[in-house]
Amino acid sequence: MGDISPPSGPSPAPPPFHVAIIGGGITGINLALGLRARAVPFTLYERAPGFREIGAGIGFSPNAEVAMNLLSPEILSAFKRVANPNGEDWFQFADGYSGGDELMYKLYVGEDGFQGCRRSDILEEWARQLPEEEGVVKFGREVVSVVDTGEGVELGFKDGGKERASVVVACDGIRSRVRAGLFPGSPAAFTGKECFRALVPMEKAAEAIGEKKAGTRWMYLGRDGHVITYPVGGNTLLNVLVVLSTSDPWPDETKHTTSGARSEIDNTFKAWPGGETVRAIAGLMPETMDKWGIFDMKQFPAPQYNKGAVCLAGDAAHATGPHLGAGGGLGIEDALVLAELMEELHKGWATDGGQAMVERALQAYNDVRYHRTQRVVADTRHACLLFHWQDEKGEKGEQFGEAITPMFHHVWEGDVPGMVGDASARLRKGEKED
Ligand SMILES: Cc1cc2nc3c(=O)[nH]c(=O)nc-3n(C[C@H](O)[C@H](O)[C@H](O)COP(=O)(O)OP(=O)(O)OC[C@H]3O[C@@H](n4cnc5c(N)ncnc54)[C@H](O)[C@@H]3O)c2cc1C
Repeated sequence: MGDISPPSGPSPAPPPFHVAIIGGGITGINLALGLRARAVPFTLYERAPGFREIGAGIGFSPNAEVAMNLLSPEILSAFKRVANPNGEDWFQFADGYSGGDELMYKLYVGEDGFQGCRRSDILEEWARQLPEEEGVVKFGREVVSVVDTGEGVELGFKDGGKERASVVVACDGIRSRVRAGLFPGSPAAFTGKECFRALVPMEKAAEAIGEKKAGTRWMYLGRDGHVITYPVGGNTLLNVLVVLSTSDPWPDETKHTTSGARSEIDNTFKAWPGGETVRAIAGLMPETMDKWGIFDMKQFPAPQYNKGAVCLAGDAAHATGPHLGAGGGLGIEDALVLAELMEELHKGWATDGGQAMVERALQAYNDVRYHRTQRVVADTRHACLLFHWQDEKGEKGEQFGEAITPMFHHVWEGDVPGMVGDASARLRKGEKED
């Protein structure tokens, strides 16, 4: 990797079997909890001084809940403790553009499905399950080099330190340094969409758009923009995400946020003839706020998620836009498959071929994850074209429903336990998908 250089000086002796996780976002922390539940030795290295998430909401889809439960029932119960029930078990899509907020389509999310929460709440719940005294999480440790020696992997840190592991899982996010080293031709690229996020006090939201709309999951569609809202924080807050299309290039590809203003949202929504509701929602947002560029890996996908004893997981592997609400859940699925494979490696470490088995395990991981996740990246891009009426089906209720339903269902109905069984069978047989 460009900035990843060979280590110098003596390295500490390798432990028998040890997993290094780089990054403590949703993916890394779920993998850590899954390994802990399986008594697999690991260390999670996070460059920040603590676990942190931005002040915004996130929704987890049914497949993510299945994966959480299989990783460890405690992961799911933590989510359920902070998840906010939707007023209705339907995802409602309205025409926010023409007037009357006419319901264009509604999609059943399953009983108590696709609930949202505050990101900071769920991260705190999960972090509590990794007590500091166990010493398995090391904060302030930024990985700058990853060298696969064939007998393990050596990690180099910004502070000059070195560590060894049998396998490295890079959960270092959309701007993954490890990915840049393994596959330099696969950066995340700007999608021509930008977004604004806010958590609005529920009282104000209900006053502006009515309790019925504020109390459950809605999306308002229209020309070159959409708005998604759902309640979080025990119905005390409305999570608002406004996504706009732009023809301008992103100002700085090395940063995914820049300063933004509500006037940018107003400029789009003032052209919506019946846009009272979206204008009312925008009016609840601060006058200045961060603007996020939406980047993904559709244009330059990683050719695979594994190389030797190193693999990518979560956004590092398959960064996707937010439009199907799937990225975090896919990272949790990755974590589940890896936790199960790592448990098998750990159990058979002394007898089953040691380091050579690591490569087979990561190949099995790649082979069961690649196609599913790449399809979500592509579908997510298409979904936003529908939401912004840049695909003509987007403005026609029935056609919109026919187009969008299979995209969500592909995410929600993935056979998570089947995928785990498949990965395990591949490890045992050493099979490679064609
Ligand atoms: C607007 C928006 C809305 C979204 N809504 C949803 C949703 O509703 N549902 C959903 O499932 N997904 C959603 N997503 C996607 C989801 O947020 C991401 O897929 C998910 O947060 C990625 O988690 P991650 O752990 O893979 O990466 P990250 O959260 O980026 O974590 C990476 C971690 O690695 C650390 N790190 C990076 N480099 C190093 C290094 N060299 N050494 C040590 N540590 C390092 C970072 O500090 C960070 O903590 C949304 C995304 C956006 C942008």
